[in-house]
Amino acid sequence: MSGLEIRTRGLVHIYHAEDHDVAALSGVDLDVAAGEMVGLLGPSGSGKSTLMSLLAGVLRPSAGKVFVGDTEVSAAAPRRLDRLRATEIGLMLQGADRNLLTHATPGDNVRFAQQPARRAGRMLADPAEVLAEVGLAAAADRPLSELTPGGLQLAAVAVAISSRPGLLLCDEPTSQLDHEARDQVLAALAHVNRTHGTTVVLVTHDPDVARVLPRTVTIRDGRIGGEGRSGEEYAVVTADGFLPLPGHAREGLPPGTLVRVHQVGDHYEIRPERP
Ligand SMILES: Nc1ncnc2c1ncn2[C@@H]1O[C@H](COP(=O)(O)OP(=O)(O)OP(=O)(O)O)[C@@H](O)[C@H]1O
Repeated sequence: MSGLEIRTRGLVHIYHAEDHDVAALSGVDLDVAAGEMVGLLGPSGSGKSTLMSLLAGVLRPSAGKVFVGDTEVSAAAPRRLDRLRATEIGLMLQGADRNLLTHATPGDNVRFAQQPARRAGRMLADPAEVLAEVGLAAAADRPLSELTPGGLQLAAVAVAISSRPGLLLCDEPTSQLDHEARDQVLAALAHVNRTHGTTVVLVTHDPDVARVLPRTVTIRDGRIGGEGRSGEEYAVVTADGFLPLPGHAREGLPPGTLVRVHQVGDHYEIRPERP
């Protein structure tokens, strides 16, 4: 399967906690083209994991729509979602052990992960081949307890790509790894992206990881706060015409500041009205 595109429109998610509600996402419009590799950045609690869960169909949004390929994930019936996650969307949760059967070998983990896709009639690569793709061929039959933290994370990548999904979602795949292991995991994800055209979205807090990604999207307070392209930072106009100010402009333009927006030739100027 080649890559799947993502489209979200007006995505809102509210958690209903016991005594209060939390608005985790407040209107996210995100487009990711098939075959892109995108990093999701943002401070803790900004809504990154919530967005990943909505993309994977693990959560249903309070409002708005999520499309993955031709499927409206936000409206899909539970059986369709099960099938999507078995065959088309690979989800890697934060923490390698949450993705692995700890008493099975990497080979058995991949075999087990492939079962739902096989039952759905998919022709799949041999587990040894999947492990070789992430550089773990030699560890196929070793107990997981013998693997390094980086090796475990690579095994989790192998499990997530075991049915050759068109979309791979990874929540902090490189956190708590040393630089060498981090680079290996990143290289494995980039390899999958490049070789199979798999669309990859990964959450990261690591500026070194963000720097090497072709595109980053920063989530701030449940909204898209900006984008990075090859290290260059941009603000993004939302579908309803709002423009979140980048961090450096927020200091000089505090809430409530009146600004004039002037067109000057082919660009725009924002001029604050000084009292
Ligand atoms: N199950 C839940 N019930 C109530 N509130 C929640 C729940 N899960 C997340 N939240 C809240 O929603 C907001 C967004 O959380 P989310 O985990 O999506 O952020 P994040 O950017 O992934 O954070 P981190 O980088 O720390 O993982 C936070 O205010 C969080 O406290």
